[in-house]
Order: sequence, then C-alpha cells, then structure tokens
Amino acid sequence: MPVPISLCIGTLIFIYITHWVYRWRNPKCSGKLPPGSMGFPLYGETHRFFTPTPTTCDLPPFIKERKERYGPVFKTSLVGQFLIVSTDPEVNHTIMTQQEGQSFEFWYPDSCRKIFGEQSLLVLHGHVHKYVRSMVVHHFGPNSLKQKLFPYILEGVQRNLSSWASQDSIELNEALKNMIFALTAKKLIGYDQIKPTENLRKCFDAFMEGLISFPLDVPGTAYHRCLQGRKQVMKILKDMLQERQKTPKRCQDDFFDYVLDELKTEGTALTKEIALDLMFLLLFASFETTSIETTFAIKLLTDNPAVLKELTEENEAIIRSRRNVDAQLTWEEYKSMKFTIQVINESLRLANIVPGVFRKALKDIQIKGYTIPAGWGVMICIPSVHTNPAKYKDHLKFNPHRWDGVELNGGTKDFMAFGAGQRFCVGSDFARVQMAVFLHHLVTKYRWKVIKGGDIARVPALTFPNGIHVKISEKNT
Ligand code: HEM
Repeated sequence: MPVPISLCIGTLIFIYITHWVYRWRNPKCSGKLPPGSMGFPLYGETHRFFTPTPTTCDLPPFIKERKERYGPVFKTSLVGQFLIVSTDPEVNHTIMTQQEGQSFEFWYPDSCRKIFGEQSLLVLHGHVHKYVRSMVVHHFGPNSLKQKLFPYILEGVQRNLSSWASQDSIELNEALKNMIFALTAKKLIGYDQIKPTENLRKCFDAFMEGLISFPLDVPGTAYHRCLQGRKQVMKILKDMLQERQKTPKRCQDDFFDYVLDELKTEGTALTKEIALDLMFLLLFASFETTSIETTFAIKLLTDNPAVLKELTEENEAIIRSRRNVDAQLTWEEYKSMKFTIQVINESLRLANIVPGVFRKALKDIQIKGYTIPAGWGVMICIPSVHTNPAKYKDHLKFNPHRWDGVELNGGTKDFMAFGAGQRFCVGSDFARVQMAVFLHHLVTKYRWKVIKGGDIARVPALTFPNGIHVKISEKNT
C-alpha cells in the first residue's frame, strides 16, 4: 500500500479512537451529568470496585473516596455499563419507592441476569412479577412462618447447635450456611437426604464470589465457576420437577407442590422456566444472606460483651417466665424479644451484606440539579444510608439501643437492609425469625470462643476470608 494511503488510514483510525475515547469519557447528556470519572474505555472503574478491602463496618473505599471527591451522587462505569451511584438517602428512597415502569425500572446488569436466569424475579416486571411475588409471600410470609416454618426452624437450630457442641471446633459461617440451606431446601423442594443436600449446596460454593466479580466467563474465574454452579443446580431442579410432575399425589407439602398446582391452573402466568428460576433464586437468596448476616451478628456480639450480656439476660428471662422450663420457644415469645430484635436490626445495619441495588432510568430524570440520562443504570448504595453520621450517632459503633422504641415495617429512608418499595425483600421475616431463634438458643444454652479467623473483608460483598472458627460448648459443662 502506498505510504500516503497508509498514513491516511492510520490518521483516520487514530481520529476514530480518540473520538471514541472522548465520547466514553464525556457521554452525551441532554442536561448536566453528575461529576465522576468513567475510567478506562469499556473497563471503566471496574478494577477498583472489585479490589478486596479489609474493612471495618465503614463504606467500601471505592464509594467513600468518590463520595468525598464528587459528592453524594456521582457517575462511573463498571463492567462496561454507564452508572450513576447514589449515596444520598433521600434520592435512594425516592427511587426505590417509585412506581416501577414510570421513571425507573427494576434492573440488574447482564452478568447477574445470566446467573439468576432470564425468567427470574430480577427480570420479571408488572403483573407477572406481582403474581410470582405473591406465591413466595404465601410460602415465606408471616402466616406460613408462624404456622408451618417456625417449628422446623426450632428443630433445625437445636439439632445443629447440639451437634456443633460435640465437635472440637466449627467454621461458623460454613456451618450456618449448611444449616440454613438444609432447612430452606427441605421447605422449598423437599430435599432432605443428607448426601444430595450437600451436593446441591456445594454447587453454590462459588456463588457469592462470582456474583459480585468481574463477569469474565472463562475457566479459572469466579464468574465462570458461578455459572457452572448454576448449570448443575438447574439440572437437578429440572430433573426434580419432571419427577414430581410424574407423581400424581401431593407428597411433600413444600413449595414445589404449590408450584405444581399453580402450573396446572388455567390462565396461570407461571411457566416451568419461571418456576425453575424462582426456585434457584430462592435457594440462593435464602441461605447466603441469612448465614453471613448471622455470622456477622455473632462476631459483633463476641466483640461487645456488654451487649451479649444484655441479650442473654433477655432470653434467659423468657425461659424463666415459662411454667414449664423445658417448653419450646413460642411464636409469642419470639415476638416479645425486644432487645434481640434490636441486636438483629443493628447487625443488619452494620453488616451491609447487599452493597447496592440497581435500577434503570427509563427517561431523562432530574435529580439534585443533575440529569440521569435515559438508559443509564443507577446503583443505590445501601451502606451509605446505614453509615450516615447525620442519622446514626457514632455510626460505626454497634449500639442496639439506638433502636429503642423504633418499629421497622418495611424499608425506610434510613434503613433499607431488605430494600424498600415494590421490591422489598420477600424473605425478610423468614431471615429475622431464623436469626432470632438461633440467637435465643445460642445464648441461653451455649457459650462460644473464637479459636481463629474472624477478620472481615469486602469484595465488595461482606466475607470472612479466613472463616471464623469457634468452639461451642454447652453452658452447664
Ligand atoms: C438477611 C437476609 C437478607 C437480606 C439482607 C436481603 C436483602 C434483600 C434486598 C436488599 C432486596 C431488594 C433488592 C432490590 O431492591 O433490588 C431483596 C429482595 C429479595 N429477597 Fe432478600 N434478603 C435477605 C433474605 C432473603 C431470604 C431468606 C429470601 C428467601 C425467602 C430472600 C428472597 C428475596 C427475593 C426473592 C427478593 C426479590 C423480591 C422482588 O423482586 O420482588 N431474601 N433482599
């Protein structure tokens, strides 16, 4: 090729790339975009976001640094997606409690959709979402909890604690995961044989890590392991569904039975694909979240003996007030555990296991003098709400008494551990009951000692990188 033509082509390519980089860094907007950096083309600021950080209960450094530099609402780009991050409690609450489908819609990045499935609750909108959600509430909501699930939780907690006390030590987070998974898998899909439960549970091993990791689907990455795990779980669930469809009679009284009945209902919005993705999401959502939350609560109690003492006194008083000291914990007693509920609220506030929830702008939206362009994602930063010093005095201190007299029903502007609005967590009551029952039995019958581990890190999800190894002993030994 003659030199002048090569030069021309080279110059054109250079101009094109320069223009493209400029456009990346300065995206089009009909108004004023919030301040912030778009990072490198395509890659954005992904690396910084996913860098593991040893931490206290404070905001992840990625958010903290940008909040300080740019203010409470800033722009960034993560895994190829233009994003507005909001750390502002008002903005967060307004977005989360808006009617979906008008200014914002419920949205998660493609990487999450791949993991949870194209028919999962994360993708469903409108009446199909409402319908599927109501099925879950029917099974995990307060009525079913009180009548059906409460006795199972009691039995599971007591059996596991007793078994852990007979061992030299246990890794608490792993042990809690197994306990909660076994319970949920039983009540969801009738899974109770010890061995298969372990296998199914193992498929979720790389999940938390993969869910909030760089979405590179090549062998060796956390994301790839996570997708492989999904494949295995979906195969098991599909086989089970087929098997159950062949069995004409109701056999387990679990969520599967209920789904099978719904699938037979004329005009139902439920399909097999929705049902399977739903089971998958519920299996994951119910055990990963509650187990890490409970582990974190135990860590906070270990580090705060005065709180542990008060918690123990409340729960021992419940036992003392019974006519029969050997009686089981009742639903009414659970409801009366004021300080225990405060300990749970405060643990939820500080744990911040959900670093952010996502929405998408459906049209150009004006917020705090800035424009969120149509099509952009919004990451609502929940930890920033929970560590807001204007609302929470000594915001990093574990102080359950800050909840004295506060009743939490749903999400509020200052507390959204379970989200808020139309997508408020359907498992919040289930998680709370499991945590309360566990704490009750742990503090009244057992003591524990941390043997090793206990450090926390955020990647940006909360993890215990070296586990938390504890020796649990019965109090009267
Ligand atoms: C401590 C434990 C838990 C925490 C911190 C938690 C947190 C959350 C949050 C923040 C959301 C809102 C997501 C958003 O707005 O984008 C959510 C939704 C959801 N959670 Fe939980 N969750 C927990 C336990 C559970 C359990 C036990 C279940 C299962 C029964 C569950 C099932 C779900 C489902 C299905 C949704 C989606 C609801 C919808 O789209 O309508 N979660 N959770």
